Amino acid sequence: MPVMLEVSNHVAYVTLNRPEAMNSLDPESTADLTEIWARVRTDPDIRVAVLTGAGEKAFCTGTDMKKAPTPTECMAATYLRDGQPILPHMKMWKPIIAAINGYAVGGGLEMALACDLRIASSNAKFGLTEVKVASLAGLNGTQALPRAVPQAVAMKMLLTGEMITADEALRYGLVSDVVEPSGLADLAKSYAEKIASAAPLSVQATKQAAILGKDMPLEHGILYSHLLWGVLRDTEDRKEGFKAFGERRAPEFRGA
Ligand SMILES: CC(C)(COP(=O)(O)OP(=O)(O)OC[C@H]1O[C@@H](n2cnc3c(N)ncnc32)[C@H](O)[C@@H]1OP(=O)(O)O)[C@@H](O)C(=O)NCCC(=O)NCCSC(=O)/C(=C/c1ccccc1)CC(=O)O
Repeated sequence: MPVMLEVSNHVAYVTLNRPEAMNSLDPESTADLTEIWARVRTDPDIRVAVLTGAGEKAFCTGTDMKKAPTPTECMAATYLRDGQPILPHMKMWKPIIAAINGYAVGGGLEMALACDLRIASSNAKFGLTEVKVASLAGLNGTQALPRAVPQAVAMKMLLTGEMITADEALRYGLVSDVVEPSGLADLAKSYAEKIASAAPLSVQATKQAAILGKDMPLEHGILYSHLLWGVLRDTEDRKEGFKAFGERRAPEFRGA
């Protein structure tokens, strides 16, 4: 399978599985990912996802340039039907954690930028190198990178195609944690399990408030987040959370 999915304890583990090609995205991988993200978004048993790459060298190096299919229709038809090929499928209120285990290049870094948490192994490298292959970081890279790291760093990366190291990524805030390669999967699992043990509607509302609020004037963001708080106030899970606290036991959340 070009992409593997395992679901355990409310966590979907999504692994790009073409290590021989640096987990680059061939048409089969893209089709698998489309199905997998649809499942993650709609399966009530899944509360959070972890995206990583198989092997120790690469998270994902973007489009498989050796297998990129020849277009069969004009760009207008594709664009107006699908928009971006992968990232819309990652748009959901359930959190996605990128566990970046090596090169995150081109579309690979762009997928990581679409995730909510980014953690990396110490051997990871990050780049939007599309200018070197006569393309453009068209999966949001030109928009997301300058919003994720300082403008001067983003422009250097975008215009020169130069990569940065895991330590630099940590310094610029592109990732939250850098660990030895052997510790990455465990760290991803521990963050995912913490998120999965929290109230699912609360987690999703919090992501929505943070993501949508970022592009609102502060006053609007505050009002919007208060409305979301009100939406959660009447949930069964909130009653259960408060009750369990009083009874000194772990809450049992149902997403209701
Ligand atoms: C990452 C590297 C610097 C690693 O170099 P290294 O020397 O360590 O390893 P290699 O020998 O180069 O790689 C091993 C093996 O993997 C194959 N490989 C690696 N990456 C790719 C790839 N992207 N496509 C196909 N094959 C790949 C490599 O050929 C080797 O195979 P072998 O010869 O052994 O059979 C280095 O690998 C590197 O620079 N890779 C390319 C990174 C890159 O340029 N990525 C950008 C691709 S373009 C893109 O992602 C786009 C996304 C997009 C935008 C908009 C809409 C949709 C998609 C743009 C686009 O598609 O136009």
